[in-house]
Amino acid sequence: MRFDVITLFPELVRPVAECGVTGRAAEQGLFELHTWNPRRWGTGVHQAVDDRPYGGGPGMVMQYAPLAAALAAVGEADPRPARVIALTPQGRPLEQAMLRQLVQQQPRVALLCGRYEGIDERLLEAAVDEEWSLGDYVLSGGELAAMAVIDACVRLLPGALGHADSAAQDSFSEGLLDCPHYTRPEWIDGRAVPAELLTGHHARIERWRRREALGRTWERRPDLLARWIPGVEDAALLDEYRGLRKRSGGRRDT
Ligand SMILES: Nc1nonc1C(=O)NCc1ccc(Cl)cc1
Repeated sequence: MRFDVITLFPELVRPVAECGVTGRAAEQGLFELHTWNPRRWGTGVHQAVDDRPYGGGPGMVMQYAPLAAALAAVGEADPRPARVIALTPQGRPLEQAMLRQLVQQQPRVALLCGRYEGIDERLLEAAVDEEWSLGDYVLSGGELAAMAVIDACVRLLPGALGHADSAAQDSFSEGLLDCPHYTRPEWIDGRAVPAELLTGHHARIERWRRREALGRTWERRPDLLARWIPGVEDAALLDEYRGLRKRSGGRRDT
C-alpha cells in the first residue's frame, strides 16, 4: 500500500513510518509513505501557500494552486490512481469499516492535510474524493488525523501484526469494545486479577473475555450494540454480565 501525504509539516508525519508496529511494517515493505510539501509550489519569495479569506474574517485560507500542483505531482509519481482523502472536521466520521474498505480496495491513498482556517473549497471540489473526520474537535491541522488513518490502515495489512496483536483487533472488528486486560503481579494495592483468567482453561477464559467485551459495550457504548449482530451465546453472556453488575453495584466512577 502506498500513502502520499500532502502536508506543510512532513517532519510531523514521517515518524509514523519509523516507529513501532507501523515502522516495522514500512521496513518490511508492507507500505510506503511519501510526503509532499505544497510550499514547493508556493508563490513569491516566501513561497506562499495561503492567502486572506474572501468575505473577510480571521486567519488565512490554503490556496488552490499549490495544492493542485502537489496533487498533480502525486499523480505523476506512480501509475496507479490514488484515492484522495482530505482530513477535516467537516468530513465523514471515521469508522473501522471505512478503513477496512480502503485497505481492501485502494492500493494508493493520498491524504491531504490542511492547516490555517481552511482549504479553498474549489480544490476540495476539484481534486478530493472524500473528506474524513476523526471526531468532533478541532486540531491545528490534518496531519495527526492522517497519521491515525495510516496507522489504523497499516494494522489491517496482512503480516503487519504478529499473531499476538491481531487478537487486539478481534473484538473491535466485530464492533465491540475490548475486554479488560491484566498482567503481573497477581495482586497489587489489594486488587486481584479475575479468577477466570488464572484457570488456564482457554474456553472459560474466552467466555469471560467475550462476556466482558459485550458487557462493557452495553454499559459504555450502547450505540455500538445497535449495529451489532449477536452470536448464539451472546444474549446469555450479556444477561450474566448485567446480573453480576447488579450484585457488585456497578462501577465506582460512572
Ligand atoms: N477533527 C479532525 N478530523 O480530521 N481532521 C480534523 C481536524 O481537526 N483537522 C484540522 C484542520 C485544520 C485546518 C484545515 Cl484547512 C483542515 C483540518
